[in-house]
Amino acid sequence: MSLSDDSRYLRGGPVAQRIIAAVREDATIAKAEGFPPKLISITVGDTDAVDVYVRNQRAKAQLAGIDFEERRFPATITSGELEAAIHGLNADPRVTGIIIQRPVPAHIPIKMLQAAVHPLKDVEGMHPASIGNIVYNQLDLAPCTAAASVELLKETGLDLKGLEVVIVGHSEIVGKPIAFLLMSEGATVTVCHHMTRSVAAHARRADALFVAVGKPRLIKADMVKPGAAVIDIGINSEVGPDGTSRIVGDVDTDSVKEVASWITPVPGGVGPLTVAILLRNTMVALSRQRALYEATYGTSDRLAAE
Ligand SMILES: Nc1nc2c(c(=O)[nH]1)N[C@@H](CN(C=O)c1ccc(C(=O)N[C@@H](CCC(=O)O)C(=O)O)cc1)CN2
Repeated sequence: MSLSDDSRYLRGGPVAQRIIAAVREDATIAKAEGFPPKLISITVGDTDAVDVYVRNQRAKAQLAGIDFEERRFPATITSGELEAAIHGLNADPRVTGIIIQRPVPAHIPIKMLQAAVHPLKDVEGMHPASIGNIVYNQLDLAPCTAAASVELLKETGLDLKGLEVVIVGHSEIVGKPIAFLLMSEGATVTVCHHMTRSVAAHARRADALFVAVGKPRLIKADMVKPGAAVIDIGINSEVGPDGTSRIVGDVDTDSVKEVASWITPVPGGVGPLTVAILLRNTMVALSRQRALYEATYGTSDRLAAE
């Protein structure tokens, strides 16, 4: 059976297409009113998975009518130089949003970089003040990968209230925000990490299992409850026996799909939706900036004002 025929597969593409179409409509109106959306990507050093992510961001931004610009910095850059570059982008009225691609080199404190992005341009919701909003159930601008993962779970139609959810991986950009997003929906959430005694014992209890640890095929069929929804957030580059490289997730999809009722493929699952949500977040950031403009100048139509 092909991937598109098998209803067990939760594919991100169709949901992403719907979001991108809506973003395109908003972007067209915003441009006509003098507020063309523009997203800046900051990459530090070289990472293959980040290159894939940025390539898709550029392609989908173009489809959505959002101007996209990549700023690449060498791995040897200092955190002070990066902070200065971010402050320059904060001050540029043509820039709507800034995304800092992860990972960054070990000598750069990522929290300091995220804090340098002005909260109004923080399209990932990763400024310490923005991420705090999730705790208060303000969810309109959540970290993209986390929001994409939760949206795919919602595609199953499962009632999230009281659902037993297990998240394997507690990163600040994926695992932790997923936990808060799902708690706000009424799910019962367990988060496993590198000190968890038996990940398998927790995973086997889950109605919905999220995995984001960066370990190819970590989750096998015997770690999954029959009928569960499995959301695979891993993006791992693997070289096959024929020498070509391909992307695989953190879940052993071939075996797990025989047990689970739903599973996200990799590629084609969370990834495409992550990109679409980044573009949607860019429009959320733009509308907040326009609200400030309106409060200051008495109109939200910049072209009419000039
Ligand atoms: N600032 C951030 N950095 C990173 C995030 C994030 O949410 N914010 N998450 C990951 C991103 N990532 C892996 O490194 C990643 C995300 C999405 C995709 C993607 O578009 N995948 C598609 C297409 C695959 C392909 O073209 O072959 C898919 O899965 O179908 C790739 C990578 C880490 N960094």
